[in-house]
Amino acid sequence: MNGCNGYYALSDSSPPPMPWFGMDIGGTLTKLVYFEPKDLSEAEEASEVESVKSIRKYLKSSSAYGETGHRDIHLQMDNLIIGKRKGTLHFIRFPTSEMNPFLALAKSKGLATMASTICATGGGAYKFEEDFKREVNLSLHKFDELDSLIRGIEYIEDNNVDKECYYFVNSRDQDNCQKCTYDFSNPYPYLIVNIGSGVSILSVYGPNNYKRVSGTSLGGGTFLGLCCLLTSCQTFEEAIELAAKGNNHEVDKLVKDIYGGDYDRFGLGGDVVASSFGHMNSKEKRSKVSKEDLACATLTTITNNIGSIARMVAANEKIEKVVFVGNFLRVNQISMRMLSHAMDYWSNGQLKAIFLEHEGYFGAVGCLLELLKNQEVQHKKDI
Ligand SMILES: Nc1ncnc2c1ncn2[C@@H]1O[C@H](COP(=O)(O)OP(=O)(O)O)[C@@H](O)[C@H]1O
Ligand SMILES: CC(C)(COP(=O)(O)O)[C@@H](O)C(=O)NCCC(=O)O
Repeated sequence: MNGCNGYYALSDSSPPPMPWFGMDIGGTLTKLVYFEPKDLSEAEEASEVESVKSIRKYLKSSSAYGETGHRDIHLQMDNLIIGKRKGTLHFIRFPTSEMNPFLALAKSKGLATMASTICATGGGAYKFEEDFKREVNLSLHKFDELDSLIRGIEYIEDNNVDKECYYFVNSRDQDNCQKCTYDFSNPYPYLIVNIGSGVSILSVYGPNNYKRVSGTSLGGGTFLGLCCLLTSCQTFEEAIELAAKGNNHEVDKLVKDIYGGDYDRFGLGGDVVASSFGHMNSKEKRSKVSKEDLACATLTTITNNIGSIARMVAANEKIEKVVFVGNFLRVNQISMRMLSHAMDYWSNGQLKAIFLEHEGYFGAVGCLLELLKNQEVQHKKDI
């Protein structure tokens, strides 16, 4: 039942009013998933309020919203059943720093007048709670970001079988590197390495059975922040493009720069980075490096550090499957391939690096599922 102010109690077993959203308000990006029903009956369409129609139309009208909002059309999932309804799941993102303009836009589209319920996760669900109430009269249903992340991963994997999970073979070989489908039908136990602004590492042993084992503040936010400082680049995409053209060997000190070759006794090949940014104490070397080299070294430093922590955690936890997610991996095959190589090389082939197509959206999806949890339960009872 919808209570006063159109507030929907999650304990209700009737479906929540449309539109259905899940939102993950992260340290850098806000991820919004929107479920568009495709099975509306004529009666439902006729009774739909104008503001709901207007929001649907607006969201579908374009793949860019204002200067900074984007819909990732390539990730869209059609013919999905959620909460007993059939429809399309849309994936939208914008910088969290643009939350105020987003709320103003939502208000202009009539969100404040709707009997809508928004489930939200991520730190911003707490930080912006008051703003949502004040600007669009919405009370957020808040969910834990790591619970939502796992719920989202498992739901998307189940509903995008043979398309969601992949790994790389010949990850170091530019010409022969291949992306291959990974069969994740028997997942447990696995490690999740969520590379967002910072990094959280979770061991997952079964449905509803996980623990956060580690984390590091040196994450995607660090890469972007340092890259902006060192190269004056303006965007993540630009930082990745620069890195793709650079060479970290001009910046990092390698084992062969110290040993003249391999350090055989402990299996350290000459090309292994011995000291990240280790050449940059030399004035002469500093004068020769390019923006591209600095971006490449920054990406290599952050990626290898995350890989190294993930490997140690996996060994401690005795887990072999390491699933890397988070928007740091967006348009960033360089890091995915580095992580693949690092997992394989440093574990003598024991560890497998796995990646997921919907890389940064799982928290938002998990959150949307929470909104419809009672429907799912009800649905199962009905069957
Ligand atoms: N368009 C983008 N703008 C800013 N950062 C981006 C973008 N695309 C990818 N990233 C990377 O993704 C990271 C954020 O990842 P995400 O999983 O969304 O984390 P969070 O929940 O902390 O916002 C950024 O720190 C950056 O490294
Ligand atoms: C605090 C966070 C969970 C927030 O998540 P994020 O917005 O970065 O995705 C994450 O940044 C994190 O785990 N940081 C690392 C903290 C640490 O273990 O050192």
